[in-house]
Amino acid sequence: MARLRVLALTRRYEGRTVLDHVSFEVADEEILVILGPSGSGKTTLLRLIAGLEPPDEGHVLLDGQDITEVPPHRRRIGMMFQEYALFPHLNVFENVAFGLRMQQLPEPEIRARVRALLEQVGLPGYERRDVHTLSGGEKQRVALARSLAPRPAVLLLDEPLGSLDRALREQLMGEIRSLLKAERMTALYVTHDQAEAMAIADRVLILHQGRIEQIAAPEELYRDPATPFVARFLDVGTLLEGRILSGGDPAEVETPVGKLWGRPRGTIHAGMRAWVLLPHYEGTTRILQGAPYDESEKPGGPVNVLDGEVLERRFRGLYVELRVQVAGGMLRQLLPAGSLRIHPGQSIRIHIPADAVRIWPRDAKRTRSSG
Ligand SMILES: Nc1ncnc2c1ncn2[C@@H]1O[C@H](COP(=O)(O)OP(=O)(O)OP(=O)(O)O)[C@@H](O)[C@H]1O
Repeated sequence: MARLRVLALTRRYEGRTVLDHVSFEVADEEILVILGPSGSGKTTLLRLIAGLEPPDEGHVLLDGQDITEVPPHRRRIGMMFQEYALFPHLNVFENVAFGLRMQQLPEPEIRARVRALLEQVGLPGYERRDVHTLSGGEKQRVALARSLAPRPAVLLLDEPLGSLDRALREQLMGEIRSLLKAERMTALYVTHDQAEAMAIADRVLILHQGRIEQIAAPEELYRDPATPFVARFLDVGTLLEGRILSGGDPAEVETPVGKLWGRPRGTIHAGMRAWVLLPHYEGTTRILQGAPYDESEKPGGPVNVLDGEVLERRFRGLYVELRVQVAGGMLRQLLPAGSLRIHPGQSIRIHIPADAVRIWPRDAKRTRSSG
């Protein structure tokens, strides 16, 4: 059952629409990550759901009940916002206990809950510490314990790791997900960091200019990006401009690197201008060094074959990035590090099954919402 439903939520500032009829649902115990570039409306969306500001249009429903007009403190929605710092004059115990005292729980219950939470966030025995003696990572752990303590129906987290360094963020990403799952929390988590989104989410909502581009599980976003924006934002492959030659499925499209076969997304017909996505991950694509193509491995549908020369090879840690000159353009290809010995100057052949190539009409209208 949907715990939280957002219906056509719209917000305008000075005549400018920053959230445009956004609709989606969050299932009970689901972690939905809202991912988007700076200014896409992520924080505004959370503020409307929290009730910190009213929408111009639309509704927020919690467990089927319309809470659009309910004041923030009566919404059963918890918040962990970057700017909501800990209370500096209270120690760790009192910070975590704050929401529990507001609920007027009996003292022994408060103590037990605070102790259990501090253990869960890896800070057992920190009760008496002053918050100004804590490191950045410890502060965020206390803030997380504090927001979970009153057991809100939904927890909203806005860039909770934004102020931490890379290594600490990596570590806390995994911990936050485990903790939210252990607490069986329904959560909305805002970030502009893709790695963080993928590590934490059950599903990811991609927001762009106040509209939903796609909502899907992390792997699905990479396997089947819904729009050219998603493909570009997640860096799924090379986007080319093209013109449709034949509009079936697979469709054929003329591009600067030659005629390509791909799967159309949206209605297309011959003569239309198009965006074409060539994925650049080995596994989806195949790079051959002179070896003949084994017909028995051919996947369903036609395969695009591109011959090129490796111009550049960059080691990126877990993978190697190649820049490949093909007739009419440049492609990027990513390979697992150590899988192939490829060096600049070498000729290679790239196989990309039509099944993995996406074609969008250039003038595609984005849908206003999806579930
Ligand atoms: N109170 C306000 N008055 C006018 N414009 C606002 C106000 N709050 C937000 N905006 C504008 O609305 C747009 C969306 O802002 P929002 O903070 O929701 O984006 P965001 O995706 O959270 O960005 P970031 O990742 O940079 O925090 C921005 O263009 C911002 O300038």
